[in-house]
Amino acid sequence: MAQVVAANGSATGSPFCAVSGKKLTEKLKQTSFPAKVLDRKDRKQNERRLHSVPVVARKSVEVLPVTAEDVPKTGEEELQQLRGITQLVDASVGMWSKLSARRKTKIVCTIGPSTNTRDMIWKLAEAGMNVARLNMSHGDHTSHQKVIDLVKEYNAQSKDNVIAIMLDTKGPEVRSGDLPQPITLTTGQEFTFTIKRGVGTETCVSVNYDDFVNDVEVGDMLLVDGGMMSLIVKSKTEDSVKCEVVDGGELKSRRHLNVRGKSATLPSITEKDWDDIKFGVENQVDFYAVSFVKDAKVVHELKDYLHSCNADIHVIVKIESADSIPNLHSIITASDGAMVARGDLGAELPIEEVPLLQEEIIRICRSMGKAVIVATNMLESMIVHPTPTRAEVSDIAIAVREGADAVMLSGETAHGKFPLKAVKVMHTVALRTEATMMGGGEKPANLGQVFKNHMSEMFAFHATMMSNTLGTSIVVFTRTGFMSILLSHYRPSGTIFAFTDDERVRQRLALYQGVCPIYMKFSEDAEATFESALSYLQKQGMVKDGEEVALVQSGRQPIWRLQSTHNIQVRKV
Ligand SMILES: Nc1ncnc2c1ncn2[C@@H]1O[C@H](COP(=O)(O)OP(=O)(O)O)[C@@H](O)[C@H]1O
Ligand SMILES: C=C(OP(=O)(O)O)C(=O)O
Repeated sequence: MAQVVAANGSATGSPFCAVSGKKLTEKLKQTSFPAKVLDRKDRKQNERRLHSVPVVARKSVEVLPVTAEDVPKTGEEELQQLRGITQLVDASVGMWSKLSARRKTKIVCTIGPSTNTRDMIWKLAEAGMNVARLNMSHGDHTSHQKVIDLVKEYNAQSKDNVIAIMLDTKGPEVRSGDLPQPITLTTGQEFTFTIKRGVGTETCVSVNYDDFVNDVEVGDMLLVDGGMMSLIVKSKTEDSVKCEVVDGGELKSRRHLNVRGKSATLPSITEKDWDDIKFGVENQVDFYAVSFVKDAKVVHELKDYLHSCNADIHVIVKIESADSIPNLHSIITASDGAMVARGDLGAELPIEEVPLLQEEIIRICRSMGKAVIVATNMLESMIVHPTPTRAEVSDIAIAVREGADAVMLSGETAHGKFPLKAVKVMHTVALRTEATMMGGGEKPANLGQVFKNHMSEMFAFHATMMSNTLGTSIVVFTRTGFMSILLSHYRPSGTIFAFTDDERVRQRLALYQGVCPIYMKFSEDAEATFESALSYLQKQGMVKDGEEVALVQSGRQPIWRLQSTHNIQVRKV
């Protein structure tokens, strides 16, 4: 039987619909999370401003592309500004005292030479990294193992913060070979790509893919490094492709090669990928990001493999290949989420298609209740500069507004000069943007419709409506993560405090928009479990004395198995 119960202090209080009149008005005025960020004077005034001029800059939260860590000699004034932001937070303790914990949109950081030390992993985590990404196109198992161990060490010692691990497969990508030093390609010059190994001269370089010569045709446009350079194919031999440089530039080692409008005729999961996937299983990573997925078949193949080795790892498909576009629906249906991999996507397809596809992929994922990540070039200029371009700031804001679960940093954190600053900028821009998205932003038109025949989905939908109306956060108990992921997709305004008794579920939930995962042992007794959850939230300053929370007891695997009831309660702490 399903029921909606409201409790005031105890489980038997007045029904939530009784909250009306003056009390309801007060509740609606209460500061929900976005208002906490904005609230300096009168919340109502702020709200009015939000409706009339949504993009007015406010003093209370500023974009502060500054961290003391990236530049040791950061001026005292800048540090004061940073402290100012922290002071906006009330009496919370631990990670919750940091605004980074309250941001809803999550941040994925690619770990590389700039960040693969203990010190930097800790600093990234404290600055706001939610997911550590290992790109298997670079490094080896020894170097990736070291990073995995460090992230796990951080998770084990951090009681109130958790970082998920994402292993990104190399896939059938085509790259130029190693060069002793970068070479300059000049517009109009002749340049050759060869399938012979180990060539790296001023006029010819190896390609890592034997069928390259068969896949390209005279007249094809080759894009190097995501389009930084381009060359037109003039002629072919058995082992070489002769080109003329159209747009020149500096060619470094192991750069991406794409043929405009074409995907390589290679399987999406190569032998190397299978080897890396096994490495991921052994290390119990949380997510695979699978490169160059072209159809759903490969996702099923990977899922079957994971099932056969009893590995609970979620599969994020990278949408980056021209061939994937006609199959978007079936690919995303088969997966646990998608990444808009704009680098290769913008090389295989005309670049002007990228923002449209980004919007479409986010829309599809959100309507299906799947996670979605926007990736590549988000703060590209910060690889070498300490501040972002205004266009980059807008790009982050757009991804947040479109409803992405996460935004991703690649070279910025892997080999950039200012990895911590990049995370801070991403965090601040996301947080600032979220503050203007009252009610969690735009909802996909069919949300709440697709799932309406399922009890859990119904509860997620109504718990969201209820918590939005009352201005409360949501507390959910989950063994598999299912119910909190479901709630996340309804994008409630308040934080989703997801209590789980499984460390791996806690780690995985770090990717999902608005979810704050918390580990807790469950008691056999529902009431005792509720009490200890609320007491934890209170101790951490996550909820205040007298504040109300919406408490959800539902899901495919209810934690109190003897009870078949589903509950939404409103409780006063
Ligand atoms: N594990 C690693 N080891 C060495 N360098 C790395 C590593 N991960 C990333 N990088 C560097 O950071 C750059 C940007 O990362 P990313 O966007 O993930 O790679 P790419 O676009 O080359 O697939 C890479 O081109 C590479 O130079
Ligand atoms: C994320 C991407 O993939 P990778 O960094 O592995 O090339 C991309 O192409 O945008």
